[in-house]
Amino acid sequence: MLAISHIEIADLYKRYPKASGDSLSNINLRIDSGTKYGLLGPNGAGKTTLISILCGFLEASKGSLKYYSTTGEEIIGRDRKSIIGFVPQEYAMYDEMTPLQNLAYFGALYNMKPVRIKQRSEELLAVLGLSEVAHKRVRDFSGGMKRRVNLAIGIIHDPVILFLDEPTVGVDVQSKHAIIRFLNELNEQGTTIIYTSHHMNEAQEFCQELMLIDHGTIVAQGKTEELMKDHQADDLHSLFISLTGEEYRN
Ligand SMILES: Nc1ncnc2c1ncn2[C@@H]1O[C@H](COP(=O)(O)OP(=O)(O)OP(=O)(O)O)[C@@H](O)[C@H]1O
Repeated sequence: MLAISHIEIADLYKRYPKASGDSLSNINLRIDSGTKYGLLGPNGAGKTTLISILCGFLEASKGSLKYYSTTGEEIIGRDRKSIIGFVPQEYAMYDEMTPLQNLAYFGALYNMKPVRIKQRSEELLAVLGLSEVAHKRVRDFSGGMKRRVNLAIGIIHDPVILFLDEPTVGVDVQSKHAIIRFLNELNEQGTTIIYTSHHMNEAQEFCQELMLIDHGTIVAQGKTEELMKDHQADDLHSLFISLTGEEYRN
């Protein structure tokens, strides 16, 4: 398995086809391996766009994205793909299949051996509290259960870097707690975690570092504690409001 040192974005811009303006502009960012990193901002700020570029699902219009190994080489192509896991905001699973069948399907897409898929699926379903429903159709699951299946699918191949777009949206306190605890455990085992969230309490507790974006540009970035101190904010919620304002975003 490749050991990564950091991810670097330089002078990055994104304009969607036919759009009149940039959805991201002048983004510079470095994320060191092992970090729990938050991409935060109001609706429409550009979080999903940025996370999609970081994962390689979306091309930037300008600028660079580079992954570096601990030996200083750039990680590209298939090597890069194999170390990345992505948990999207939408449920990315087959409703008519069970969690085990979904995991078998997505594991096969990563060329995992069936024996390994089975072992890993059982481990993940157990730790995410889904063993009892492993053979039930996902269609009938609650939002919290679907979120946990979504998470298991995103990490079936044991990625070194995990991207999550709002992993705790629309779930109850128990599922939220289980997801965050699990992400913390993954991070303690060495996984770099990059996530977006609208939950400021959760992000304050979870993220060691963060970037706050608004209207596609960086408003603040750095270590969570230091940012709050520098801006004399009691918590992340106050920092967020003081830097992004109170007006509604559509
Ligand atoms: N496929 C697309 N085509 C054109 N414009 C897009 C597309 N996807 C996003 N945008 C625009 O880019 C900007 C950033 O959107 P993005 O979804 O990245 O924001 P976000 O911070 O993830 O928002 P939210 O918190 O609501 O999920 C918005 O103005 C949005 O309308």
